[in-house]
Formats: sequence, structure tokens, C-alpha cells
Amino acid sequence: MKNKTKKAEQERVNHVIQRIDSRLDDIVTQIESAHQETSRIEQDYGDNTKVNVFEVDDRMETNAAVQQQKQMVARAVENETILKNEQQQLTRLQTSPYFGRIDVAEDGDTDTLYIGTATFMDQNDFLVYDWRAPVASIYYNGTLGPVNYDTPTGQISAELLNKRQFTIQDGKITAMFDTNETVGDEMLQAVLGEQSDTAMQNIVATIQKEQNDIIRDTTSDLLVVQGVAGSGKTSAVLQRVAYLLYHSRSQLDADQMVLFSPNQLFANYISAVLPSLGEKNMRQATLAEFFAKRFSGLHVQTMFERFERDQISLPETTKTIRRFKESHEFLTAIDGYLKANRDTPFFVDIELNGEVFFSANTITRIYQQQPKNALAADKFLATKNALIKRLNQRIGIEIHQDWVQEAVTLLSDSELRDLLNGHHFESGDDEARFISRQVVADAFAPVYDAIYNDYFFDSYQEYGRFLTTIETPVDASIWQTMVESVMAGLEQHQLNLDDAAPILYLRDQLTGSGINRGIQYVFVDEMQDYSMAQLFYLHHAFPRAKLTFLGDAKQDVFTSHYQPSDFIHEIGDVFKGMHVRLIELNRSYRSTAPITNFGKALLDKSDHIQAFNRDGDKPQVITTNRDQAISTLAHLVDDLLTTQSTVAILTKDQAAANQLYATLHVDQPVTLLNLNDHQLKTGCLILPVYLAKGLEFDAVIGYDISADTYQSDADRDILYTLSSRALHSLSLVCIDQPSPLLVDLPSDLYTEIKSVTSPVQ
Ligand SMILES: Nc1ncnc2c1ncn2[C@@H]1O[C@H](COP(=O)(O)OP(=O)(O)OP(=O)(O)O)[C@@H](O)[C@H]1O
Repeated sequence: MKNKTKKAEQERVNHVIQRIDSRLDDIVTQIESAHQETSRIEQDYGDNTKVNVFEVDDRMETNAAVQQQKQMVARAVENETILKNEQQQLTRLQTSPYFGRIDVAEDGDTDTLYIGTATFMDQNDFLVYDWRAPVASIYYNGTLGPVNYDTPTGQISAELLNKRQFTIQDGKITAMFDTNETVGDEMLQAVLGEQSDTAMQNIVATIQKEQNDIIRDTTSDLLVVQGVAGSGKTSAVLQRVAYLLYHSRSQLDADQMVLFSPNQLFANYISAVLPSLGEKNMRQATLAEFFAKRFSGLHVQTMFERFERDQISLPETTKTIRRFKESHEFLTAIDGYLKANRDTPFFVDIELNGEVFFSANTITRIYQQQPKNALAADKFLATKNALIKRLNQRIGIEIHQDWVQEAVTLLSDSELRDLLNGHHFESGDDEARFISRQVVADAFAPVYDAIYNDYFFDSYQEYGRFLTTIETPVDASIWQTMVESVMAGLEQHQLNLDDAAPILYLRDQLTGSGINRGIQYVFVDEMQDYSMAQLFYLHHAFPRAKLTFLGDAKQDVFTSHYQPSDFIHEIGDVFKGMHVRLIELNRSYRSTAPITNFGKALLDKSDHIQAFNRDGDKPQVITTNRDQAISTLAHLVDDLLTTQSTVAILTKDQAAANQLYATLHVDQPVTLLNLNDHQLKTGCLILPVYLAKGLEFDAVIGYDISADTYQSDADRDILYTLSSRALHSLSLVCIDQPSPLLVDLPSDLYTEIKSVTSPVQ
């Protein structure tokens, strides 16, 4: 019976592939003719632009003709692009057209639907449904029996009669299961048992119910996902992007979505998922890049730099100050400061070609002429408008200067054409005045830029003054030293990470700038690495965006040493007034059960973590002495590489990684990764654990998990993050004395090896 069913299913696969092949043949022909059409129009376009630009009438005619030709080219190119997209989509389906089937009874009719990564229709017949189609949610959410699914016209009730999963490779069904579960374990076992890749894969064939809730949420303003390591947070957010794009095709573009990711390696690692689903990648940024753009000319300390520094020294008072500056209350204090509106902001001269154009005094006077009780931001805006008005007056006076007329006569034809593009004039005089004005405006452009970009306001001095006005959490003298150090840093073009969001907030609130209303969705991965002030700032900077924050309070590598996370509860208070939804993911898919259970035991309060039922060896804890540490490690790497394609040696910081690399690479092909790397490789890699955030490797070796290196409770989160990067194998190498965090673990969770010469059996 089973064989018969499989045979029938294979025949259907063959039929669908044959239809796809045939459509692909047609597309090739259609692309060719579309391309010819584009070339023909472009050719005409080139001929039509050869016109006389000196006669006003000709110019106007040319403009209209050029616009029309441009539209024709755009339409032809779009036609070609649509065909090429379809071609790519079908090429993806060609070898594996679908992964699921549902049999659904609705209003007395029974329908059989096949679900894949894209829709494929043949003569009005849906041979494959896109996984994001409303009806496909049954596949992910429903167990057999009565089910509901949402459509644009309302909820529909149906009965799910059967659910079948397939693995199809090169057109052949290699596995097939009927399942009553959301998505059966057999399929997941097979997928998760595979070797890691240097690029993340999509999970659409095996999305789990809670992950599906994240993916298909369209109503929350702020979706917060607290998910244990390896629970699919990043995967869910990427499929969520694909889902949102599909559902708002006409109103939403990938460029209107931005994902804040932990580092470049990670950004690259995930960048193949959306294209594999036929979608463009959303924008990606790291927090460091975001700050670098907004503080041009300054170096903003990165999380990594700060972490490395903290390893050397972090006094209690610094911790207290940092906690204060990173809180939401600190931003509220800035609001209070601006509201009090006591002083005139710090203005600076606007210069042109080395000479003062508008002096700080003039700007100050304009500001002080505004109604005393107006809000600081309103006075600032009025000052800015007054400056623009004065600039325009200066331009009007300047056009009569000799240099302007000389500059006009030197304009080339094409410069003139660009200048006049789209403008119409009543008379030649009007046109001449317009041209002169443009010439002066060009020369004065730096002044306009300075006004427009608020360069006449010194936000750093203003921040310094704000710091001296607030109630401080430490002794006044310590606070004062900190303020001086911040200002001295700024003189040197250096900014501490904890000052970055507050300065931007102060600047934006006063100047009304820095806001991007075009972004519709912001996703923050590894939210536990962000301070509340930073998260709130992102909301402020992207006020129209719906937010998705994903993280794991237990993987708090960067801040656990000064601020244990209790994020989830705080978020509700800070983002009041928004529709906030919290989803927890407790099942961990990445690692084998023995590895997940080992990691779980490292933490306090970890009962919620559930291991996915995938078998494997217990982690090994190897203790060696300093002399033999390197040879022990080298043996271990050799041994692991016989079965695993990627072995990552994770150290606590970059200095340890560099040092290890210097010794190990002499006899072994190893790759050292640092913050500037973009690309993952297979083989043996060495990197600090914080750089491995979000990544995964077939085998992980934690190096120097010794009593000296992992001493305190705060190190638990680091060790947990480290362990949870492993898919199939985890080894921890301790020098002399294992960390107390390991010694405390139940001994049945790992294999202990004391041998120093031959650590692996
Ligand atoms: N439903 C699923 N089907 C198949 N694989 C899955 C599924 N969910 C998660 N995985 C796999 O589990 C691994 C971990 O997923 P992911 O990186 O998205 O988790 P995460 O919660 O972001 O992890 P971390 O916080 O530890 O970085 C990946 O290999 C991913 O492909």
C-alpha cells in the first residue's frame, strides 16, 4: 500500500516537473523577445536625445519626448525582470517542487493541495501553493481534524483529513511521511542531523507551530521573542520577512525593512535564506555601523571593544554609571532637560571657504528672539528657518556680482541642460535670472548643507552640559571625572558606547532630525546585547516601524558582568502604549540532546529549556596541563575533522584567539576570525565566543575553560552561549583546573577525560 502511494506521488512529482520544464522553455523564448524589445527602445531613446538645447521650444519638446522614452524603457525592463524572476523561481522548484501535502474538506468538497517555496500554476490549476498562502497555514498549525485559517476576507473553517511531508531531491522522493503532528519529528531529525553549512538554510518545510506564530504575526506593534539558544529565532525572523513581503507585495519593499544583526559574519551567514525563497534581502546593519553613519568623523566604541576592555578592568562605579546611562530613565532625563529649556543651545559658526558666513552669535540672537516659553525644539526649528531665509536673501543679492555672470558664460551645454531640466519660463530674462540664482546656490551649497544638517549646533557640548545638570547615581566628584573623560574622548573623536544613544536622542529631540519614517519593519536579533536606551532609541529613530526583538536573556555575553538581564519585563514598561506580544520558544533544535542538556545544566533556572530529541555523544571535558594543552588540542582537532566539516575553537576573547592561532597554525591549517571578517569557512576555525553569536558549527571546542578564565557567575552566560553553538559535538578543554562552573555539573552529563596525550578514544 505504502509503495503504491509512493509510486502515485512520484508520478505526480514527475508530472509537475514536466510542466515546470515546459513553462521554463516558454520563458526562455519570451525573455529573448522581451530583451530585443528593450534594446530596440533604448536604441530609439539614444537617437531621440540628439537635439538642440539652445532654443527654448526645442528644449521643452525634448523633455517631453525623453520622459516618454524613459517610461517605455522602464516598462520593457520591468517586463523582462518579471520573466526572469519567474524563471528563477521555477528553476528552484525544478528539482524539488514541494515539501508538503494537505487534504482538506471544506463545504463538502475535498481538496488536495501541495505546498512548496513558490506558487506554480498550470492552465489555472494550482500545481503548487506557496507556503505563505493563507490555506498553507493549516500545514504548519493544524493537527488532523477541524482547523481554521485566516484569509483576507475572514476566517475559514475546514477539516484537515491528511498531512504528508516529502523530501524531494533531484526530482525523486527520498522520504515521505504521513503525520498528525504539526510538522513531524522524522523530517526534523533528518534535517537537523545534517552537517553545517557556511550559509544558513531556510526552514519552510519544517516550521514549528510557535515559530509559525512569529512568522505570521501582522498585528503586533512590538513582537518580543524570548527564545532559548537554537530555538529558531533567527530562522523565524527571516521567514517572517519573506512572509511579510508576500502579504504586502504592493505596499512593502525589502528596502523598508532593516535587521540589526550582531556582526558581519552573521550578516553574511544569513544572507542566502531570503534569496532561496525568491525574495530580496532586507537591509542589514550592525549597531556599530548604524552609529558610525550617524556620528561621522567619530569612532564609536563597539560592543566588542568594550567587552575586551572590561576583561582588563571594570570598577564598580563604572558599572553603576553605565547601568544608569543605558536605562530608559536616562533618556527620560534628556526629555526633562529639554523641557526645562533653561539655556540657549551651543551654536557654532557656519563657514564658507574658510570665512564665517553666519556667526554663532548671530544664530544665538535669532534663537533668543523666539518666544521665550516656546519649546526648545520649536525655537530650534524657527532658527533654522530664519537661517534659510537669510541665506536666500544673500543669494538674491549675490546674483548681481560679476563672478556670477562669468560663471554662467562658462557653463557647458550639458550643464545648462541639467540645470534647466523640467523648468519652464515666461521670458528669457526669467530664465537668465534662474540660471544665475542656480550658480550662486551651487556656490553657497555648503552653507545650505550646514543649516539643513544642523552643523551649526554642537550636540557634544550640549550633552556635556546635560550631564552636569542631572541627579547622579554616584558621588559628584566621580561623576565629574566621568564627564571630563567623555568630553576629552570627544576631543579625540572617540565616543563610549553608552553615550552614543543618549547623544543621538538629545540631538534628534532638539533638532527634529535623525528620524526615518520610510522604514516599516525593524528587527533586532540578539536583543539582550542592546541597552534599553538603545532599543528605545531605535524605536524613536524609526517611528513608523513595527518592531520585532529577538533574544535570549541567557546568552548575555556582553552585559551579564554589569547588568543581569531582566529585559522581558522591562520592555513592557518602556514600550507602553504599543501593542506588545511576547512569544517564548523553549525547544532547542540546533544541538543534539546531550549537548542541549549539558548547556541547560550550566544555567540557573533553566527548566524551560527543552532539548530536541536527537541523539549524539555526550560532551567531553578534557583536563590537561599548560605544557600539553596545544598538543591535546591539535589531536582533538585532527580527530574531529575526520567526521565533521567545521570545527570551531572558541576562546573567551580575541587576544586568546590570536595567541592560540599563533601557536596552532604552524602545524595545522586553521583560520583565525576577527571582527572584520565577513565570510565563514569550513575546516578548523578559531574565534572569540562573542563573534560566534548566532552562528553554529558541526563541532565546537571551548578552549581554556579553566578555573582562571571562567570564574564567576557572569561567565555562565558565556559558557552557555559557547556550548550552544555546537550541532553534533562539544568538547571543553581545561588547563590545570576546570572552571568551577563545570565542576558543579552532574557528572552523568559529560565524559571526563584526564588523559593529556591521547584525549580522544
Ligand atoms: N523548524 C525548524 N526546522 C528545521 N531546522 C530548524 C528549525 N528551527 C530551527 N532550526 C535549525 O536550528 C538551528 C538554530 O536556529 P536559529 O539559528 O534560527 O536559532 P536561534 O534561536 O536564532 O539561535 P541562537 O540564539 O542560539 O543563535 C539552525 O540550524 C536552524 O536551521
